[in-house]
Amino acid sequence: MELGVNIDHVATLRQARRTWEPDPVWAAVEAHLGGADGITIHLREDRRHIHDEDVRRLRELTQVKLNLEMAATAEMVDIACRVKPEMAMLVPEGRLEVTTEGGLDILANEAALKDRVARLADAGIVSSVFIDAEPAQIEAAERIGARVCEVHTGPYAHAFHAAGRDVDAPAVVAELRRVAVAGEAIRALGMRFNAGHALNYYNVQPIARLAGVRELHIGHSIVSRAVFVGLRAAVAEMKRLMREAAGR
Ligand SMILES: CC(=O)[C@@H](O)[C@H](O)COP(=O)(O)O
Ligand SMILES: NCC(=O)COP(=O)(O)O
Repeated sequence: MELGVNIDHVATLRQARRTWEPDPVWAAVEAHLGGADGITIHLREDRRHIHDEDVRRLRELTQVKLNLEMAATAEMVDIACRVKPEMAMLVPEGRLEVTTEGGLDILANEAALKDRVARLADAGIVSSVFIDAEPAQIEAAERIGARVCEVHTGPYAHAFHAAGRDVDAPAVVAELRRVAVAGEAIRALGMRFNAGHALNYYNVQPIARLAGVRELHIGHSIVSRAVFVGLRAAVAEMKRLMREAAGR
């Protein structure tokens, strides 16, 4: 199981002063040295953290896989086709949201999304979609040609912390089961099962134990811990927890 480290919030800190530090490229290198298998960045339409120049420099200077999260717009697909990340993940975006609030509604926009995925595939980019753990969205993901589904783990994470980190609480068991069932459906349709959003050092292991999960994308929690222990150590600790959960 791989870890994609989302470094958006290194850029958030830089943008707090609109300066040049901390540099997301340095963060990507530190994450790589800590054991990250990939780097994830979300180029938001409002450019609130990661900027176009970061994407270009990360593509040029880092040696691990790049996963570019982006709104499913023609403009963003153009950027992805120029930069050529290994993977592009289509996410819903709201200007007023603090972070991504839910999965992509593929059913509501199937024809346009199919076209975006086809353009990415023509450029040699694997398409991923960020979706809620809902069977109809998974089936729609397969129809539009997505090769990967990242299941939104926010509801599970919220339930986990609302229950005082009690993994046996009924709401937690139910949310975890929804992610597991979604993972089975994704795999049954021949797609790659990834998961992410609001995962942290306390809630990651039940997700990392799910059958067939291939990548976890984790950002805010790792960058938060890095403030105190350094990014290399923060990434290494997350990898250790994931390996322990997977029994390796
Ligand atoms: C799609 C997802 O769950 C997160 O990667 C999120 O989109 C990151 O964006 P922010 O860093 O702006 O919250
Ligand atoms: N796609 C999820 C991601 O990249 C990281 O989300 P978060 O850990 O910052 O909530």
